[in-house]
Amino acid sequence: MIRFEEVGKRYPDGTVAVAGLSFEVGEGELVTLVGPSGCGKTTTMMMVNRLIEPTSGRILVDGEDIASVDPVRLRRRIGYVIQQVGLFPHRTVLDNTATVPALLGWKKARARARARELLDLVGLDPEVYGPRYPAQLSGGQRQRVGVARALAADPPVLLMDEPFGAVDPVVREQLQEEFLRMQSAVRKTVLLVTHDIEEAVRLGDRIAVYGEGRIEQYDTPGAVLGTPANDYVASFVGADRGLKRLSVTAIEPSDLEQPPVARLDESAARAADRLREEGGRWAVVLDSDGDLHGWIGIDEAARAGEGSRVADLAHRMGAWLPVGAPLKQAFSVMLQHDAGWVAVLDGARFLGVLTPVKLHEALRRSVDAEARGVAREDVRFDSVAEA
Ligand SMILES: Nc1ncnc2c1ncn2[C@@H]1O[C@H](COP(=O)(O)OP(=O)(O)OP(=O)(O)O)[C@@H](O)[C@H]1O
Repeated sequence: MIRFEEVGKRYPDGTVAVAGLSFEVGEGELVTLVGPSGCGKTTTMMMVNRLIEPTSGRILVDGEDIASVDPVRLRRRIGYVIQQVGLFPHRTVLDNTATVPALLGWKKARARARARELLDLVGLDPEVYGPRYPAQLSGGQRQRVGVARALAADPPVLLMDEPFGAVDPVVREQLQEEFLRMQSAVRKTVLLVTHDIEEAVRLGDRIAVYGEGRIEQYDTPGAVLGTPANDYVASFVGADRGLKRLSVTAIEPSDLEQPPVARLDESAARAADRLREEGGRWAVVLDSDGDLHGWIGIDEAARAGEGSRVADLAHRMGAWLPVGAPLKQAFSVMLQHDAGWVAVLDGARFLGVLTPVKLHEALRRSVDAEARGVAREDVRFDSVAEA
């Protein structure tokens, strides 16, 4: 969708902001550009909507060399969100949001209806916030309006320059979450600039890690954290990259162990005999549909009278996770409940349990080492001694 071919930018004073950039952003993909101040991220992004012209190479959007596209026409296809949101102070939030459709000549009623829809999408009630002026909003709300305005004309491409930079960390996290939810619905092709590695790995399908004026690594968050391409990337992503990787690695069914299982309608004593033979001390209790009900201790089941059923003794499960949840959440649940395992469900259906050993294996899987031709034993993990 967006393709950089050997793109370079030298400013008139001789500063080389970027050189030899070649990478591609797929349709519907969210790519974060991350790196220290002055490394060329903003220059890269502003070349896409031709606010800055490259001095070498070319950029294609949807297969078309943008050098030959009228900049105004190009920008209609590209939403742009910046940190200093740049809302018009004397216009209402609704009119600010409707700016681009109005410029495109939409009828007023249609533009406003669209603006209302977009405000709703970014979590602002249009009845409440639409009539307000930008000064009557919090920083986080202004950022949301900035995103709504950029999306109003439904452009396939979105450029975002530190869009959540001007708000405090709590609001920032909230905006990131909302944005991810929205992106999973609208699936824009997004280039997002940030200097914050946490934000980059949290939001990006892929990350471009910038050194000075060039990309040092372009890969998925898991791969950048798991197999940094060089020492520069390793130090940029930080010594705690192992921990960060917990946040970007999802639980997969193949990560799970199958524990002993008891059925709700079984006799407790009979279940205890069977489970003892399997060598367990506890079992997961499922109903007849295979849905999770809870758990049962085997000694407790053995002590129960003849007439007792598993259903009479089963404990409710304190916590479980949906498959696809990040490993970090699993780890957090294990710590919080002082548990050696956590149940994983697909909807209500029980899939298995994640244990610390399996969690560790899943982290190794996440670096996808074999696919990259890296021997598993060569994947560097941050050890306690290194940290
Ligand atoms: N108009 C200009 N003339 C000369 N040099 C410029 C100009 N604009 C940017 N630069 C230089 O180009 C380099 C890249 O700047 P750019 O704004 O792309 O970096 P960045 O990674 O976005 O930085 P930041 O995170 O601080 O915004 C910097 O050294 C900057 O000083």
